[in-house]
Amino acid sequence: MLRTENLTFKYTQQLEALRFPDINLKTHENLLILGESGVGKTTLLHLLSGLLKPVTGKIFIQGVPINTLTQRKLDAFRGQEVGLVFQKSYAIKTLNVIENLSARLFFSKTTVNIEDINNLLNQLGLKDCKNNNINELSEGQLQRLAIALAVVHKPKVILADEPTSSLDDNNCKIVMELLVKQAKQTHAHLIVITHDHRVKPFFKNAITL
Ligand SMILES: Nc1ncnc2c1ncn2[C@@H]1O[C@H](COP(=O)(O)OP(=O)(O)OP(=O)(O)O)[C@@H](O)[C@H]1O
Repeated sequence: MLRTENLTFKYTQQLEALRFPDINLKTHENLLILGESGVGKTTLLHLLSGLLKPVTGKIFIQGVPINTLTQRKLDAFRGQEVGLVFQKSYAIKTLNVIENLSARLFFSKTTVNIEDINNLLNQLGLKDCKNNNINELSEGQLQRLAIALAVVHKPKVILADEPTSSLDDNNCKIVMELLVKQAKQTHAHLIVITHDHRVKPFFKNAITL
């Protein structure tokens, strides 16, 4: 369950606050958030992940009101329950693929058995490069590693910011199918924020900011 109420946010320099429509996702529901450049998509994603605090309003994830948590509890909650996918992979360059996944688990204080990790690498087509350094990966492999890093700790929410905008049609389809599949397998909500209308067919629920 993921729910927001009356969310607003204002950057210091802004005259008017950004206002966001309420979100109400039941178990297993995903959401597509569309909108033109500058309407506040990334800001909303940062609010949902707890990286920003709203000026007004509430965010509940699995019943937890995340904007009332102390910074320490929020950091722990985000580490364990949120998976973030950005356009570019945020893998640690000095570690190889499997070490990056281990580091992700370490920081989220989560234990996952090695079979699950191997299955994930298999599904994302990364099995053969699990010992490769990050600079040895192709763009497609980096994109899939970004997904692996976002889901390896089995978060309750997967938040993806423009995951397909730099991809051709075929890779857009591959990445979206992988995200939907991973969310389903881990019973997580998938929320994708984008201006890329090609991803619409992958969602039943969509809102436009
Ligand atoms: N750190 C910041 N300080 C001040 N204003 C900001 C900051 N970040 C974003 N903004 C402003 O807030 C508004 C929303 O920005 P945001 O990045 O959330 O939009 P977006 O819909 O994700 O845009 P894009 O699709 O171009 O990434 C914009 O007007 C932007 O200029």
